[in-house]
Amino acid sequence: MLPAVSPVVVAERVTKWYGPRRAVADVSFSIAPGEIVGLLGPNGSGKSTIFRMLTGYLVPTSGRIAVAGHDVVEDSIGVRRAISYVPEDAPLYDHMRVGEFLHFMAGLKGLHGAKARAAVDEAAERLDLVRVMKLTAGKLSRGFRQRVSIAQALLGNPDVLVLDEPTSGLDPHQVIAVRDLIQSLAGRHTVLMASHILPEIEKIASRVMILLDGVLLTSDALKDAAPDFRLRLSADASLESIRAAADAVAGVHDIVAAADEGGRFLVAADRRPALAADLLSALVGAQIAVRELTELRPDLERVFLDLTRQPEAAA
Ligand SMILES: Nc1ncnc2c1ncn2[C@@H]1O[C@H](COP(=O)(O)OP(=O)(O)OP(=O)(O)O)[C@@H](O)[C@H]1O
Repeated sequence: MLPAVSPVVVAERVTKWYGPRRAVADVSFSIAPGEIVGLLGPNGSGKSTIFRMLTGYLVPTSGRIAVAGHDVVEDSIGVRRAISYVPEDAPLYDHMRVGEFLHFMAGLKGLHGAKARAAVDEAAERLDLVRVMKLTAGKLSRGFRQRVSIAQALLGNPDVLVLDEPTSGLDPHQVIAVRDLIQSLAGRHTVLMASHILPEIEKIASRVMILLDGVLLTSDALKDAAPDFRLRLSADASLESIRAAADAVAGVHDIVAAADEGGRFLVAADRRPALAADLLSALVGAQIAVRELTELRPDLERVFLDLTRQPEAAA
């Protein structure tokens, strides 16, 4: 489905051949501003190739890609201003101090003097790097290297950030920190991130695309998993009174009592951003004490396995 607002990334029927090897086959998708989109696929499925084409480092064999309205082939300078790439291994100059490195990268992005200082200070603040600015990059932990790599990508305030396996090689604490960080970027930036780890991408992305052997099997696996939006509701009230209160909320399809225990219900509804808030205010308006109202994540694993087991049926 195409997003309602003007997309910031558009790929139309993109194919890439490396000599006789086809790495990406007829891939089309679009991404709306502020989305966090996950690109999930096993090793060798073509994720990095798509990223290199989006960022203007590789030219598609056929098809068209535009980022923030700039065509990747005709206006690669415009594209490079609008998009930043954080490769998997967070390459840094190990002998450089973090502050020095960020200033160096700001210069490469055309930022100088006061503008460069302001951009570096803001990125250091946002990525919590102020206390390591004087350390050389070689002394940093894997988690801090990843932060520095994301900080350099934020210099110049790009519309789109592309992150290749951003949590690979991190310990569990660092994974959580980087995950929170990526979620905090949503809204101000559009994020496209690759992973071959399903539970990881599921926790971060608001939309998941699945790639296998260069073929895009779905551009919204979460929606395929559950056409409806499902919420879990805990409240001190009867099913009848909850149904009566929710009657006035547009998009609520059904409410059933959960089998396990009293006071817990499942709500099926349209996937509408304000739905939970509307439902909550209707319940509160009806004097119903709500203990919990949370979105249930659909079973992405099942969709992934179905699609990747039968690519010819789904492609
Ligand atoms: N420069 C290249 N020359 C020839 N073949 C390549 C080149 N780069 C990638 N490939 C091949 O293209 C296919 C897609 O590779 P790509 O690196 O895009 O996949 P990926 O999903 O990013 O994998 P990974 O998760 O391992 O990084 C693979 O079969 C790979 O071997």
